Amino acid sequence: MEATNFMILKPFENLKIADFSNSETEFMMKKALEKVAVEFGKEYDIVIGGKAYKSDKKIKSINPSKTDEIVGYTNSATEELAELAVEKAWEAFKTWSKTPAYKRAEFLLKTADILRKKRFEFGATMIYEVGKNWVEADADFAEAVDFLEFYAREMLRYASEQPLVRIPTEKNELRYIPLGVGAIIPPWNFPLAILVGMTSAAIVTGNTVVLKPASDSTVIAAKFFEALQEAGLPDGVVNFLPGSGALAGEYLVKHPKIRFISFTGSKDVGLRINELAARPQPGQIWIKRTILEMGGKDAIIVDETADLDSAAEGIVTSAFGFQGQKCSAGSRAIIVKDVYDKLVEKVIEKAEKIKMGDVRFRENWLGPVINHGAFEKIKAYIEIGKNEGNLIFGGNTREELGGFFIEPTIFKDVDGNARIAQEEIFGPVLAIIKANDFEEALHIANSTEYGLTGALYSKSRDRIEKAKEEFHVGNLYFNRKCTGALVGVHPFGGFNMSGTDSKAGGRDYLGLFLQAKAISEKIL
Ligand SMILES: NC(=O)c1ccc[n+]([C@@H]2O[C@H](COP(=O)([O-])OP(=O)(O)OC[C@H]3O[C@@H](n4cnc5c(N)ncnc54)[C@H](O)[C@@H]3O)[C@@H](O)[C@H]2O)c1
Ligand SMILES: N[C@@H](CCC=O)C(=O)O
Repeated sequence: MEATNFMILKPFENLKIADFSNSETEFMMKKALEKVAVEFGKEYDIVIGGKAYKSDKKIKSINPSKTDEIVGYTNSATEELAELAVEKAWEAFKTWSKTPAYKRAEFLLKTADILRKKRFEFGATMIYEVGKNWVEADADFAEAVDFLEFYAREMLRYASEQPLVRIPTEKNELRYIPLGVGAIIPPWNFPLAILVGMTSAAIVTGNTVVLKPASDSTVIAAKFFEALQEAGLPDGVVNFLPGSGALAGEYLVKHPKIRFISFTGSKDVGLRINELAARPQPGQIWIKRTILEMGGKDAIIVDETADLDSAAEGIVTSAFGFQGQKCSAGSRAIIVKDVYDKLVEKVIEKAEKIKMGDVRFRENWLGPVINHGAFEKIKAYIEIGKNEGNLIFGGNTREELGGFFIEPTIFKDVDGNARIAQEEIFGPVLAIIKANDFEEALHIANSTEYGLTGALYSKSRDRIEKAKEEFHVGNLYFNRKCTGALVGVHPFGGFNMSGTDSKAGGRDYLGLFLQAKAISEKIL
C-alpha cells in the first residue's frame, strides 16, 4: 500500500510546554516579543492560487492589552476574491487529491519543523494579537504542532489497507478519498492551534481549501500561511482569504461548489451555517458536509468527599484561564452544600492571587478580553449577574491598564437556571451554584443546552462511575480542571448545542474530511 513508501515515524508524542522559569527560555521569549513588536503595522496579503492580492478594505488587528498598538493589517476579501479562491482551490484539487497520502503527510511534518524553529515568534504574536499569557500562548503553539504531527500519522493509517471481511470469490477493498473544496472557518481564541488543526486535517486528506481566519487573529493566521508556503505546499491547496464572517464567510458557506464546511465558533453562527449549508444552491450536486464545533457552559461539580484545595485550584484555572475565553471554560462551579462555604472561601483566596495586566510581561496571568464588543458584552453580563446572585469578587473593568481588562468576577448563590448559569459569557465570570447533594449537582450540570466539557472533584468511586454514565459532555474530567485537552490524549468535541462532536485530535477526525469507496472485483 501507499503508506509503506513512507519513512518510519516515531510514535506520536505531545510537545511539552516551555518552562519559562528557565532563564534561557525566558530570554528567547523576550527576544521574540521584541522581534514581533518591530513588525507591528505590517500588511499581509490575501493569497489565492499562490498569487497575492490586495483589497480596498483592511482588517486592523489590535493588541487587546494595549489598544493603541496595531499588530498588523490584512487585506479583507471581496466576493470576487472569494469566488476566485473557490475556483483556484478546485484547480489545485485535480493534482493534490491524486498526490500520494504519504507526500501530503510529509508537508504537515515539514510545516511542523518550520513552526518549531519559530516557536517563540508564534507565541509572541499570540501574546500581542489575542492577549494570551506566555504559558497559554505556548500551549496553543504546542497544540498546533501536535495537530500537524498527529494528523500526518493518522493519514497514513487511513491510507493503508482497511480491514474487511474476506470472501473467497471476490477481492475487496475500501479506499478513503477526499471530498473536494472546503471552507475552513476557525475562531480567534485558539488562533493557531484550532486553525492549524482544521486546515491540516482538511488538506492531508487530499482536499483543498479556502481558509477564512477570524478577524481578531489574522496576523497569526498569515504567519501560519507563510509557514505552509515555506514548506512548499503547492499553490491553491490552501487559499488564504481573511474577510468578514458575514461577507466572505457566508459567501463561502452558500457557494454551490463548496463541498464541506469546517467551522469552530459560537453557537449562533454555527447554527446559521448549518441552516445555510443545508439549502442546496442551483448547480450544487452534493449535500454539503458540515463539521460544526461550538460553545459551552461547562460545569465543575465538587462533592463533600473532594480535596477542596485541589478543587479550588481547578475551579479558578478553568474559569479564568485565558480570561474565560475557552469553549471549555468552567464557567459554573456546582458545589454541594456541606462544603459550599469552605470551598467558596478557598476559591476567593486563589482568585485574589491572580495578577492581571499586559501579558507581554510574564508575571501577568490574566490578560485582556479580545475586543471592545466582548468587553461590552461581558460588562452587560456582570450587570445581569448582580440581579441573579451575590457578587463576591471582582466585577469591575480596568481600562486604565490600557486595554480591554475585566477583573476575574465571581457570583455565588446563583440559580442553575439563571442567565449567567445558562448562557456562554466567554469572559472571566464564574457562577457558583449550591446543590443539596451530588445527585442534584449532576442534574444542574446537565441542565443547559450545551454539553462540551465537565469535571467532578470527588473521592467516591460510585459517584465517579455514575458521572461517567450520566454527566452528558463530550469531554469529562475527574479531579482535574476541565480545560486543556491534549491532542491524541483527549479527543475534543461536545454534545448538544456544543456541536457535532467531531473529536479533534482523535482517531475519527480525519474521517470527517473523507468519503469511503468500497471496491469489489470478482475473482475470475
Ligand atoms: N467547540 C470547540 O471546539 C470550540 C473551540 C473554540 C471556540 N469555540 C467557540 O467559539 C466561540 C468564540 O469564537 P468566535 O468569537 O471567533 O466565534 P464566531 O462564531 O463569532 O466566529 C467564528 C468564525 O466564524 C466566522 N463567521 C462569523 N459569522 C459568520 C457567518 N455568518 N458565516 C460564516 N462565517 C462566519 C468568523 O469570522 C470566525 O472566523 C465561542 O462560542 C467558543 O465557545 C468552540
Ligand atoms: N481544546 C481546548 C478548548 C478549545 C476551545 O476554546 C481545551 O481543552 O481547553
